[in-house]
Amino acid sequence: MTTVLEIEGVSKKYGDHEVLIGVDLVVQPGQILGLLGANGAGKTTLVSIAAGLRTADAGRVRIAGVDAVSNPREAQSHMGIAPQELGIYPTLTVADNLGLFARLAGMKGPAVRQRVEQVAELLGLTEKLKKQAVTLSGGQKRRLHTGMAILHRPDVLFLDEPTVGADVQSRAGILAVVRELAQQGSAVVYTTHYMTELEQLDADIAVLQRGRIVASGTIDELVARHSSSKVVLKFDRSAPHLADGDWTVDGNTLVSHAAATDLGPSLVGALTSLGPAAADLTGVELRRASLENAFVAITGDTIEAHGEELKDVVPA
Ligand SMILES: Nc1ncnc2c1ncn2[C@@H]1O[C@H](COP(=O)(O)OP(=O)(O)OP(=O)(O)O)[C@@H](O)[C@H]1O
Repeated sequence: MTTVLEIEGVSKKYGDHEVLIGVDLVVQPGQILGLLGANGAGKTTLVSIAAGLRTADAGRVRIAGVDAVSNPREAQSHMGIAPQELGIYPTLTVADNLGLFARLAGMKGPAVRQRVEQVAELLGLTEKLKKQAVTLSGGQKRRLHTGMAILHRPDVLFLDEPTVGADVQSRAGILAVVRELAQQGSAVVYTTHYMTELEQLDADIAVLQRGRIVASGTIDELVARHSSSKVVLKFDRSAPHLADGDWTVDGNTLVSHAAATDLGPSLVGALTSLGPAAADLTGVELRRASLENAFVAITGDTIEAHGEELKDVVPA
């Protein structure tokens, strides 16, 4: 399969702050890539560079085989972007906002109206086509903003936190549009803090941390590598040793790893073995393996490292 977005060795500094350090990413047609990272990890900077809105200090971006640095106009004709900040014209109608972007993308004649109506339908904005954009709710504006990026069915679509402030209906509309576009062959780069959205989109994942991609793969791969299901029992004193099952004692806590489907039986087994000692329990947790837990495990290493660094500077 041909690669439609290639990011190679992209680096970016703001002053002395190295935000991106030699980032490589490839995205194929039809692939949805979820870009995850904590606040300030550099997601927007990376997306903005890939979309030609900011310049990199080093590295290369190719969109549909076109070098985005030496040939930005042609590269941009193959992409659509919905940045984090809303970019709609408040005094124009919804139809005119969409029509303007369709024409900017090179569409002409009756095809413009047809596509405007189609996108409005997809995003549940048909009733609003004749209304000024300023009169829309926050979620409807977010839908319109997304619609403006997808009108020309770009080969590569960048969506930077597209569902922030969107209600359930708006969110579902945006996810449906992303899925439809990917099914038709567009490559989508999707940044979000909502991991359930990435699960719903069955996205592939890249985790950005401290300027580097620190983990990537399918959701199943990341979950299998970095997250496990477990039962955690907390006591108000040292945890007892259990004769049955594979339990690990860690201070006041007992932990047992189990398949996600076995968490319930594992807990029941533990409570039976504990007998009267169950009265000393202060907490019971069933942690299911998930993308969210995998993300915490991947990025949590660094939180500990920060802790160690901090210890060095705290006076004794
Ligand atoms: N124009 C700029 N000038 C200076 N520093 C900037 C600029 N833009 C971003 N930064 C800094 O670069 C880092 C990465 O910012 P960026 O917006 O790319 O992160 P992000 O992962 O998108 O964050 P969020 O999840 O909060 O949207 C942050 O520390 C931010 O403060």
